[in-house]
Amino acid sequence: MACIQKTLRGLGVLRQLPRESTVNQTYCRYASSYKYLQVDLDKKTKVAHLTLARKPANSLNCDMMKEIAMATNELDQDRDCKGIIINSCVPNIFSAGLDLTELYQAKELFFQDFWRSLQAMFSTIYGTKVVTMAAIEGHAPAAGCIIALATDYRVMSEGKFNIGLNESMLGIPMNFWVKDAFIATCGQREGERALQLGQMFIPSTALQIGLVDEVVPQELTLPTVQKHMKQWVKVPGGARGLTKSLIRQQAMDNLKAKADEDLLIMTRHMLSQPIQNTIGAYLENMTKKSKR
Ligand SMILES: CC/C=C\C/C=C\C/C=C\C/C=C/C(=O)SCCNC(=O)CCNC(=O)[C@H](O)C(C)(C)COP(=O)(O)OP(=O)(O)OC[C@H]1O[C@@H](n2cnc3c(N)ncnc32)[C@H](O)[C@@H]1OP(=O)(O)O
Repeated sequence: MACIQKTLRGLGVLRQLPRESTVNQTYCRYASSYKYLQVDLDKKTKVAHLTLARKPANSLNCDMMKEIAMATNELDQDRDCKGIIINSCVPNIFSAGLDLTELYQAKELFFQDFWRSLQAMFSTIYGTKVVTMAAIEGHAPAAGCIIALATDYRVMSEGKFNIGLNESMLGIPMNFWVKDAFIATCGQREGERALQLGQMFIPSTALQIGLVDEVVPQELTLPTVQKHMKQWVKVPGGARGLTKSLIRQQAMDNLKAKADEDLLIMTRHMLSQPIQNTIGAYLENMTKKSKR
């Protein structure tokens, strides 16, 4: 939609996006366009599957976030698309969040591109008028949770999985638009508690606090999302889309207006030595853990 493109351009990202909408795209075009995603649009049901496909953990590097924003934007403009289901092809992991290897010892210019790509990924999913749903078949920490929060409906698998925003446990303060999205979904009280504590939730607790809408056995996760999607796309798109915009526009406007400020603050925090040390130690632990 023009509104998303305006916001993205305002954010100074996705300059490579075409200005004009590209209609009549085919299955093939989507399927072959991306390195870290599989995108399949079923023109009959008008539902697309955007599958995160960056093994081993779908950690979000800068290019992958750009791809997610681009694919969502393309689908948003495609008259044959009414709904997008985001899922993962990595067993038991929806997304491990931001790629910490790219954040560690990042140069300032690179970090700026990285952060703008995160802002763009979020605002493109959050701002699309198309119905969006997440099939969370495994862990969804931090930015993995942020992707899910940007959608309209979330179904998570039962199991020993975690979802939540653990940033404060990493020694990093929350930023405003992630906080706003969490509070819009779970409410002020849960936000105050969960975000200060950097809490991660098992699926049943995530359901209790409203972070996800449904918890089902893993093999039923995608079919359940597909069932809901079928219902949602039956609602007249114009009215539903405008209603969604009405609800989300304020948050979109805030992000657009304060994107540069967010970038400045996050650059200062993230590239500071204490936070770099924390990320370094965290990475070392992960490497040790996976060698065990
Ligand atoms: C940094 C915070 C920034 C800002 C905060 C401010 C504002 C908020 C805005 C954005 C916030 C977003 C922040 C983030 O997303 S930070 C990343 C947070 N992610 C995590 O803490 C999760 C880390 N990973 C895990 O806990 C586990 O990997 C997981 C539970 C997902 C899966 O466990 P499993 O045992 O199945 O696999 P592993 O052996 O642990 O991992 C496989 C493989 O993948 C590598 N890996 C995992 N996560 C990451 C990652 N986030 N970045 C890079 N690489 C990752 C892991 O090292 C293994 O690699 P290998 O040894 O090569 O097999």
